[in-house]
Amino acid sequence: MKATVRAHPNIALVKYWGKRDEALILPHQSSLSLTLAPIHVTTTVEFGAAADTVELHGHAAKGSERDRVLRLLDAVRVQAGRDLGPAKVVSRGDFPMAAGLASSAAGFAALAVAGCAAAGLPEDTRASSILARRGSGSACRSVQGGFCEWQRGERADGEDSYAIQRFDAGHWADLRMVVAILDRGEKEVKSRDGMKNTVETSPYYPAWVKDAEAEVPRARELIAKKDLEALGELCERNAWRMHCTTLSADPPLSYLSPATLGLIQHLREQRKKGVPVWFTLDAGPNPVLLTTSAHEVAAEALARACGAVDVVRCVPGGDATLLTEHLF
Ligand SMILES: Nc1ncnc2c1ncn2[C@@H]1O[C@H](COP(=O)(O)OP(=O)(O)OP(=O)(O)O)[C@@H](O)[C@H]1O
Ligand SMILES: C[C@@](O)(CCOP(=O)(O)OP(=O)(O)O)CC(=O)O
Repeated sequence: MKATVRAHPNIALVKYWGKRDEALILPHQSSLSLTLAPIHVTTTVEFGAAADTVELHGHAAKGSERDRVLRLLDAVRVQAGRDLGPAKVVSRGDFPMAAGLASSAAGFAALAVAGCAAAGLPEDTRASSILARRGSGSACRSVQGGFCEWQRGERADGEDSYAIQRFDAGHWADLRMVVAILDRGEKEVKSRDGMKNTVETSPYYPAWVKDAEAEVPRARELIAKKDLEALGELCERNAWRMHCTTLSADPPLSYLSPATLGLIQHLREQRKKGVPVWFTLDAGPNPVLLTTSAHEVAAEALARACGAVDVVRCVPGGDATLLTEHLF
């Protein structure tokens, strides 16, 4: 009745941006990501506790934060088909939470896998990915490591909307993602709200959906060939196009800061000088640089020269895994 799981966050190379069903968290388009190690979240779930309690990163979760976690565990209870009693959840991450490093992706993936294990359900990556998706869309891509594709699916009940691993972490072991933290502050508009506004008001949104869907198989091919230059170009193009949809929403929304643009400009200059480095950018000001092990030091220096207050160097990460040591 108790299980502990470690999961890594992931960074989307082809982004998920916009839901066709908000309750079930079903996306308009497929997306593709890389799991990031060594940073991770560890979560312990125990059923049969005295009362439902949720502690996230050292604080008792309240309100919608608590509800999101308990709702996911309710779905586990339904799958288990028996009364598991109240749940105690404790979760901790080893990286800055408000830095746009997708703490929610690692958190809900760890919660889904730990919840299933604590309930005695058999290991099932597809079922765990669907559960994680219902906590936070991008979390469905953190159940497995390496390069994962979240297939949008067609069904209204979301049973065909989950992530599958295309390549494991060992496929491209010298790929590096360098997270440049330019601003540690909480963003004003959460991804969830930003994407809703975009879907509802951007005239460019239908073009985004069509384009992103077509980029997924192209990205897959480039990853298969380990063609960093072409993949880097694809990632930048996809990030710009996602940000175009927010800029064209009503009211317009910009996640970019002057420092973000400064870094991108500098990165282009470095590339002209022969440094193989590209960027991607989620819904926040902190770019993630894509390079190889031979150039990660140069990528970190580039980030620091552009005002990064922190830099996190990442390698391709593995699957969410069960641990034998618990957090409580
Ligand atoms: N370890 C965790 N376990 C469960 N839920 C978590 C955990 N960490 C964060 N969360 C939930 O995720 C929310 C933050 O998610 P949110 O999507 O806003 O930010 P993010 O993941 O850091 O960045 P992004 O917006 O790019 O996804 C928190 O308010 C909390 O509800
Ligand atoms: C820009 C993104 O990081 C958006 C992630 O959004 P979330 O998965 O955090 O949103 P919800 O499903 O509403 O919880 C792109 C991506 O990770 O694909």
